[in-house]
Amino acid sequence: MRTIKGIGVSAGRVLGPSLRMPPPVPEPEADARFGADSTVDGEKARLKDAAEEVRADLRHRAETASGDAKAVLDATAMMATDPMLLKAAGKHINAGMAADRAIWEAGLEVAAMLQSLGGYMAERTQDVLDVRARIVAELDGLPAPGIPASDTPFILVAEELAPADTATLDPAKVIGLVTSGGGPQSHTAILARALGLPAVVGAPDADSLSDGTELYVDGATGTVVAEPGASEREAASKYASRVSLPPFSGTGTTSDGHRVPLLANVGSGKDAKAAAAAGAEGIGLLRTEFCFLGRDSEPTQEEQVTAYGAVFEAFPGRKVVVRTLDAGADKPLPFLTDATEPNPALGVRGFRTDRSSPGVLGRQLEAIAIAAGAHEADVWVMAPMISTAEEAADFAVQCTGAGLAMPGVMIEVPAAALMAEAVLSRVRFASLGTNDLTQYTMAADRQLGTLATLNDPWQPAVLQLIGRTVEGARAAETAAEPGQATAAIKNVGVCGEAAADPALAVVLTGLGVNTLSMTPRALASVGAVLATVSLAEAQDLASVALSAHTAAEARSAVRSRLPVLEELGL
Ligand SMILES: C=C(OP(=O)(O)O)C(=O)O
Ligand SMILES: [Mg+2]
Repeated sequence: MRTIKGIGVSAGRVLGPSLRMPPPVPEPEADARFGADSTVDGEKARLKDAAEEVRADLRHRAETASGDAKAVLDATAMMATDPMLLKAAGKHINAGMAADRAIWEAGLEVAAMLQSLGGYMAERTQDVLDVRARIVAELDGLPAPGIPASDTPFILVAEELAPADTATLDPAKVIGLVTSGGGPQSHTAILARALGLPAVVGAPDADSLSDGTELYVDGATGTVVAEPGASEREAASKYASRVSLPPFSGTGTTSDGHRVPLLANVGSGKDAKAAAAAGAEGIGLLRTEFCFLGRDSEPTQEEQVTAYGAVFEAFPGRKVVVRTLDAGADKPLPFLTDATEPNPALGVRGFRTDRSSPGVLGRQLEAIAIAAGAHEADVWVMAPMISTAEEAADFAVQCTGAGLAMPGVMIEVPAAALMAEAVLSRVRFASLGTNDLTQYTMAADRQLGTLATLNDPWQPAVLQLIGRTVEGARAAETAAEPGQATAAIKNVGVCGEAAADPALAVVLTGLGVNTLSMTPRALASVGAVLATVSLAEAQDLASVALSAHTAAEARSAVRSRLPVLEELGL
């Protein structure tokens, strides 16, 4: 028995054999030529065989997969023997290039061509690059890249998952995740929460785990045990037979009726439909850059109107908060951001790109207004990475110019939290982006697994800034319209990953946050836990968390006062 510690990012306790994610396939030598022992025809035959092998393997995996993973595997299988791809590689082989390098070059050419066609074709770019890596692996006798294939369920062990791995992760096969890298805001963590998979990230010792080792994963405490004993087995079986959570009722409230609307974070119309089906009361964060990731040119007005309209359509009469393009750092958009910046997280990102690329924001606001006009949703608009009251005012003016009546800002820079009263006096609402607020408060890159313990929204410094933002908003309410009988409420929401942690959601409610927005998967657990505490109890728990000296103390002090978490296996 060996215990490995990491950071629990998605609750649940499971047992299963480990299977490692293979390393990325290395690029074949640039000048690789086939030797005297091969011929043009021989090399082409080798390539054809490898491509057919890859196709058969993907087909087999598609047969046993489900949902999105199945569709992606089917599409990729077809791409493996695509005549255009093999023909392009054949041309390089005619010139003496070795098969592995030839398919590498051909994949790049076909991907660039698809990209230039835009639309559906451009979306296939990733499939071509994936298939190219698989064929190279087959030719060079390397393990196939991506999520490993297995006929039986396993716990996936990796350094970190990339967004592209999401598509082929089949939750019927992968029952838990352990990564040596990544933090609470990493792609692995976000994916695990979206799929409801127990997950531990930032566990450096996981790199030493070999395939087939039996593992116990506790995604709430961040514990991984290799060759577990009786107590772990009992904990896992207790978890497996836990009371299952009822679906979210569609109304977020404390036990004494204090309303906290529970909203969803989405990146597309498809996500929005799923969020509506999960009972979300609206959308608290539409990450518009997710509609256009990988694009190297600005989307047209028509493309934007269609993308946003698809989200509005899912929530007639409900609130939908659209965030304007948040390009930069972890979400590069080649048409807006400068890839050569030495320190992109502190660079020209989010609202700041309005200075470097004027016009893009204005055109986006116009597209949002047109889409809003065509649907019934109650559309609010917010800008990311606002640091000052001037920036907030500038954004509000641009929104008004576009006919958008509800301008707001994301509070994710400590300066904006500290100056919340001034910032909120310029706009109608704020949404706390706790992922970035934590990274900037703790000066810890959210993408670095080695800094994961700093990058924790339970850090009391982050909680203090959240409290300060709420106070600033309340002060801005009374300052804004002194002559009015009732001040216009300045809604303060949270749309970072913190809102998806049921214990932290209670603390945020106690701190005075008005709405919580999260991955739809978390609605049921957050809704269930919130419904067991009164507002006064939530306020008490908020003071417990605020007075802790460390993140670990804050988390465990609050968790120990919420026994419902244990009962629900959270
Ligand atoms: C919600 C947030 O935005 P993103 O994760 O897209 O940066 C955040 O920073 O908390
Ligand atoms: Mg952010």
